[in-house]
Amino acid sequence: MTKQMRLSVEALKWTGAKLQVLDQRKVPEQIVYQDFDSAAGVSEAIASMRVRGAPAIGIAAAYGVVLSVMKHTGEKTPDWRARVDADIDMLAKSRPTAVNLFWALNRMKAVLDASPAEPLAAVAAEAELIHADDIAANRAMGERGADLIGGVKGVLTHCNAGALATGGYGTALSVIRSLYARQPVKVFAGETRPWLQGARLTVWELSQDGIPATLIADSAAAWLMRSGAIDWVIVGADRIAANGDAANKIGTYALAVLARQHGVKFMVVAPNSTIDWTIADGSRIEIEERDPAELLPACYREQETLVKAWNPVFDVTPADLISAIVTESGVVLNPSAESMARLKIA
Ligand SMILES: CSC[C@H]1O[C@H](OP(=O)(O)O)[C@H](O)[C@@H]1O
Repeated sequence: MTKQMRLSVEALKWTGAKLQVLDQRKVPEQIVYQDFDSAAGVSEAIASMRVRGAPAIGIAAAYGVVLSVMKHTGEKTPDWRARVDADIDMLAKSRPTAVNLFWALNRMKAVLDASPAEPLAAVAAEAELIHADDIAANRAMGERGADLIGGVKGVLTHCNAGALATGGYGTALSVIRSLYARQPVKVFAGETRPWLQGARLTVWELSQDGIPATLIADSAAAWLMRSGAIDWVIVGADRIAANGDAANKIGTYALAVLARQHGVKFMVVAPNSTIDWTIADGSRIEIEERDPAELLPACYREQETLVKAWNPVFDVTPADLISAIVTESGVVLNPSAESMARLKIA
């Protein structure tokens, strides 16, 4: 029987009138929640990566729509729906890769299109449902993933696909939580340059649950695999195409190539809301490029220099390098368009 672990820190808290966002740019040195009471504020919180992680971005955007409806219906403007739609368009522009953002906004639009008598109550209920469903999905994925790989000796994860990237429990980290509750397992986490989600968020988040983790430099992954210390790489995803190609944090594709070379298996853990059935393969996934200043050392930022930086923050791992895709409704081994289609039916 696995014990359900409760994370002491959550990425998002909804008060009924405001969205409290843990500023993940400051974790772990500071645990600071900022209150947001407007769609514009939530959009900025997503764009600036105060809140990050595909499911968490979708949940935050859903609450951003609630704040928009609260404002515009509260002002009793006849064109409140047009103003809310403008806020939805703004939220949709906050980050391009995580499909959960668009999936959540479409669900909120569908509620409004149903012309509920009480639009604010209806969107608030939908946002809270999206949030609660995400946590339930993560718990289910954790158990499914742990069932699949029980008995492993070591795993490596990348970036942060934990409670801090979701409504709670995490995706990849939910599998690690469920696994650790059943058996000893050595957990390694890559630092994940340049934003350091692994070094700042994952190892800290796991330590809050009493789960030891060993941090490695991103460049040490191949040598770790060669040592034989790990059996699986376990990662999250931001957008999965219909054939199983998966977009995730930059560096994931390299880990998949290295894993294949070393006979290490590769697991992607993501809720159904991360699957984009409208695209046949990963070639259509927009890869966000962020400010080169996030990568460049200060000395190159503060003066004219020939030194530039290229800062794509996601890459796409082809399905044929993925051993298993774990969702709340099922596990797809050796993903392909045909095997993924079973998830659509489920
Ligand atoms: C559970 S999805 C987490 C996913 O999001 C991260 O990207 P970012 O920190 O830039 O939002 C990374 O790709 C994680 O795997």
